[in-house]
Amino acid sequence: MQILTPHVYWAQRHGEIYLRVELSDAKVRGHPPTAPSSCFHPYGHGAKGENPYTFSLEFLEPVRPEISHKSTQRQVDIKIKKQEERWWDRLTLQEKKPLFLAPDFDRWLEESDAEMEIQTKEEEKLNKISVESRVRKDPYLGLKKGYLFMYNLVQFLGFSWIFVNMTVRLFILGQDSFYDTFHTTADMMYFCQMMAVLEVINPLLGLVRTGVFPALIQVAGRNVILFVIFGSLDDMQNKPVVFFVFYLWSTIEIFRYPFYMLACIGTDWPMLTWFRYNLWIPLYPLGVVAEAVAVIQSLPIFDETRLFSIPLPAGLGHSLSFSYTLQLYLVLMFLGLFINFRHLYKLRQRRYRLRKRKAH
Ligand SMILES: CCCCCCCCCCCCC[C@@H](O)CC(=O)SCCNC(=O)CCNC(=O)[C@H](O)C(C)(C)COP(=O)(O)OP(=O)(O)OC[C@H]1O[C@@H](n2cnc3c(N)ncnc32)[C@H](O)[C@@H]1OP(=O)(O)O
Repeated sequence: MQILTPHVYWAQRHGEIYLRVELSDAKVRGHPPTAPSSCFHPYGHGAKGENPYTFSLEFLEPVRPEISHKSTQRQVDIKIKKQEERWWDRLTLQEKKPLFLAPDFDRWLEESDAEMEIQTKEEEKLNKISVESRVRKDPYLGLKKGYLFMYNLVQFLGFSWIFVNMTVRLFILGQDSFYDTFHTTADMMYFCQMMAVLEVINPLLGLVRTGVFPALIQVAGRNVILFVIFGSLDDMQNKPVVFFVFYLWSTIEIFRYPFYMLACIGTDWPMLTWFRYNLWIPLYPLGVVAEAVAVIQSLPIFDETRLFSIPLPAGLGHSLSFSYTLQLYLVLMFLGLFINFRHLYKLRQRRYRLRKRKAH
C-alpha cells in the first residue's frame, strides 16, 4: 500500500481554521504535536482507492492543541482553533503554498466579510437576548398583543366599511354621493374615532412604542372636525367637504391598521409597509386642507347660530362667537400638520434605515 497525500481545501475566520480533506469514508488520526505544525493521517477512499493518506501543515502561527474533525461519506472536515484570534495572511509558514492545498471557496471569506459575519452574529445574539429578556420580563405580552390585534382589526373593519361604502356610492351616484356622505357613514365614523382615543392611551400605558403627542394631535384634530364641525352643525353635514375628509381619513387607515395587525404577529408585507410609510405624503396635506376648508365653511354658521359662543360681561358685547376659537384652531392645524408631517417623515427614515441595515 502506498502512502498518498489527499487534496486539502482551507478557509479561515478570525478564530478558526477550516480544513476540508477530500476523502470518502475516512478515519482520521491527527495530532498537532508541536504547534505551529500539525500532522494528519487520514485513512479512506481517495482518488486512488482505499489507502492511508498523510499530510502535514506548518501553520503560520500557533494553534490550540484541541482539534475537532468530522468524517462524512464524502469528506473530512477539520476545525482548528487559532491560539490568538487574528486574521492570517496565509495558512502556512512557508510562503509557497503546498501543491495539495487550495482555498475552500464554499467557506472562503475575505477579512472584511469575516468581520461582518462576526458583527452579524453578535447582533443576532444581542437581539435574541433582548427578545428573550423582554419575553421573560413581560408575562402579559400575549395578552397585550391580542388586545392590540383586536383593536386594529376592529378599526380596519370599520374604516374598510366606510371606504367601500363611499366608493360604491361614488360609482353609482357620482357627485350626488358627496352630499349625503355624513348620513350614510357618520355612525361608523363616530365609532371608529371614539375608539381611536385608545391610540393616545396605548402609548401612555406602554402598550406601543410611540409618542403620545403625535397621536394626541391626530385624534384630537380629527375629533374636533367630526364632533364639533360636522356633528354639531346640521348645515355642514350635507356639504361635499365631508366626503373628501372621510375619504382621505379612511384611505390611509385601510393600510395603517392591517400594517399594525401584521406587526402584532411579527409579520410584514412589503407592499403594505410601502403604503403605510408613503401614502401619508400626499394624503396628510390634502387631509389638512380638506379639514381647513370644513373649518372655514363652518365659521359663518357658528357666527349665525351663536352655537358654543362664550357669553361676555355686560359692556363688552353680547357674546364671543365660537368662530374666533376656530380661527385660532386653524393656525393650530397647520402647526399640527408640521409636527406630524415631521414625525411621520422620521418614522419613514427610521424604517428604511433599519431595512437597509438588515439587508446588508
Ligand atoms: C394638544 C391638543 C392638540 C389639538 C389639535 C391641534 C390641531 C391638530 C391638527 C391635526 C391635523 C390632523 C390632520 C389629519 O387628521 C389628516 C389626516 O389624517 S389625512 C389622512 C392621512 N393621514 C395619515 O397618514 C396619518 C395617519 N396616522 C398616523 O400615522 C398616526 O396616527 C400617527 C400618530 C401620526 C403616527 O403613528 P405612530 O407614531 O404610532 O407611528 P408608527 O405607526 O410607526 O408606530 C410606532 C410604533 O408603534 C407601533 N404601533 C403604533 N400603533 C399601534 C397599534 N395600534 N397596534 C400595534 N402597534 C402599534 C408600531 O408598530 C410601531 O412599532 P415599531 O417601532 O416596532 O415599528
